[in-house]
Amino acid sequence: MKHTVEMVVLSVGAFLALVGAGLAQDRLFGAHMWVLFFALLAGTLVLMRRVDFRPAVAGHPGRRREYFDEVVKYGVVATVFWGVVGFLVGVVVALQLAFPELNVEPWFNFGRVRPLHTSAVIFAFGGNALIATSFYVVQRTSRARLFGGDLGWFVFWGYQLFIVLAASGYLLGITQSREYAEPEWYVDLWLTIVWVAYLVAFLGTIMKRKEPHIYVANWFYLAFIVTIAMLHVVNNLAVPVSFLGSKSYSAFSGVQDALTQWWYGHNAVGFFLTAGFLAMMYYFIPKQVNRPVYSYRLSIIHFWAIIFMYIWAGPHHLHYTALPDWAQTLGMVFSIMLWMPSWGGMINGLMTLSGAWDKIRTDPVVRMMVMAVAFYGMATFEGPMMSIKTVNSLSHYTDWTIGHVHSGALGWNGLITFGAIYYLVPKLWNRERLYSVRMVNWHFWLATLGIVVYAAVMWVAGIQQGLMWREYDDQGFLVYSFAETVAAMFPYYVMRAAGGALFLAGALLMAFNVTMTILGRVRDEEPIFGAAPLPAPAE
Ligand code: HEM
Ligand code: HEM
Ligand SMILES: [Cu+2]
Repeated sequence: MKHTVEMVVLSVGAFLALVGAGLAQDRLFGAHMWVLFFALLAGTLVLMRRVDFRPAVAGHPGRRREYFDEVVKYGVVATVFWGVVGFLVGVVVALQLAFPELNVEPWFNFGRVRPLHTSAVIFAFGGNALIATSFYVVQRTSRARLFGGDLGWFVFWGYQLFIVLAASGYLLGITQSREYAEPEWYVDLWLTIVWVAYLVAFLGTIMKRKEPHIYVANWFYLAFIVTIAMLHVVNNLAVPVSFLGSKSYSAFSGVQDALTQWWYGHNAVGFFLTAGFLAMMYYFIPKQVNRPVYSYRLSIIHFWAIIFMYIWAGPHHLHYTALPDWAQTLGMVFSIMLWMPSWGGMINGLMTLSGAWDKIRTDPVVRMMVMAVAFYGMATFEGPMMSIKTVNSLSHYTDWTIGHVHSGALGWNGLITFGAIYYLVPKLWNRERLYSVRMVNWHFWLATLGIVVYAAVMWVAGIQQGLMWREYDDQGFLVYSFAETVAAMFPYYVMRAAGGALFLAGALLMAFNVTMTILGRVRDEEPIFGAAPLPAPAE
């Protein structure tokens, strides 16, 4: 049998999960072990029936087989799938804030669904996009097959299992209450194993490269993988109450705990949502516009500057807290300095279009990528501004922060990923072109409009909120009760949900377009405006 070892490992795992469920020290751990048991059982059954999910290699056999692309295909499909799920849950939490009746107790209350949203979009959508594109890019730019053979499959499936355990845990009510690191100790341990395998596969490929040079995209991917490993391990240092229970206690306490959390949280932005996605920018923009990177020197300089500065900026999340004042100021100073290397990246991305600016008009995929870089520039201008203590005293705790998050997340991470997906799908499945280019154009406008609505509404909401909280009357009393400031947000929350729905609609269109392309269909359509061939001259 083909998958004997895998089957044995999975079924032993399923058995252990069952034992865990039986001996569980608390109800939640028991429930979670049942989830794990059924997930592993399903995996075993699939293998037993020997349904080979790996699609046959199509096209030019000799050349294509050099690279391990099946796992990249799975990653692309997973990215689209989790993207739609994560955006949908985003719209749900947005509606829950506007209409509290939508909080379905206990499993679907806001407190549980919100981390479901943040993990689904960052780790499931973003993480799958990063793993898939890094596997694709490192093989091409190293001219070597992915290191470790089936290790790539372990990374992919192991990561999906992490996502399922994290998501089901939140809904059950298991959390260690660290933002963006909510899963409990045993899920963290599992992710550590998967992440080390990821590092080995990636680094191994670089080591056996046939290309002497290490392309800059790989620098960014490697910084992302290594730094996330470090952040994840330190931030999650904890002592479990029982090895058969879900609860653990953090190794840190008090303000140290807060600082560790925001050292992690901020650098998750810096290395997951920034470095990793810059790697995507550095490969896919030059590819899509067919131009070399604008300045290789700039890419190296801003790489080291970003790496060095991001790691110190975490305290800007803890302004006016018990954190020592000097540490807050340090965080602020490094944040302001970060503006420059961030814009270095933006300039490098945009200027790669030199000599090909017309492609913004004629190629909606390029337009998407350029808009992504523009939003990156916007979010990395807004961030340093918000890190200034006087600005933060107004913006902190308000929806302004949420607007900042989503102009980065939707605008930068979302659009650059969509661009990479539109580039990859025809290549991976050997199709001449996408099913529909006009739908990409629609996706672009729906997504852009959605982001603009989301961000603009949150600016107005956030500033109003901040101003209402600090409004005193001439007697020195607060003018508004907190409940009044909550009620004032209602129209904004409805509009934000509408913006999110537009963004989601665009993603659904992408899912359809990608599916049809994979199925080998080509839509009979007029070229998009501007790309139309010039009328033939009269003879
Ligand atoms: C349809 C699109 C989306 C909608 C409607 C949406 C909606 C929301 C809502 C309502 C919240 C909670 C805000 C609050 O607690 O006041 C939130 C939080 C968050 N979302 Fe989204 N979201 C969307 C897409 C995304 C994407 C694509 C990402 C990342 C790649 C993302 C990352 C986050 C993060 C990091 C937070 C937590 C922010 C914080 O704690 O400051 N979201 N989102
Ligand atoms: C130079 C770059 C950046 C700087 C200096 C920066 C700075 C900041 C500051 C000052 C806050 C508000 C902290 C608070 O008041 O609580 C913040 C929040 C946040 N930013 Fe940025 N930002 C930058 C870029 C980005 C980008 C590109 C993204 C997304 C892709 C992003 C995602 C976030 C998230 C998720 C939060 C909310 C964290 C939370 O409270 O849960 N940032 N950032
Ligand atoms: Cu930060």
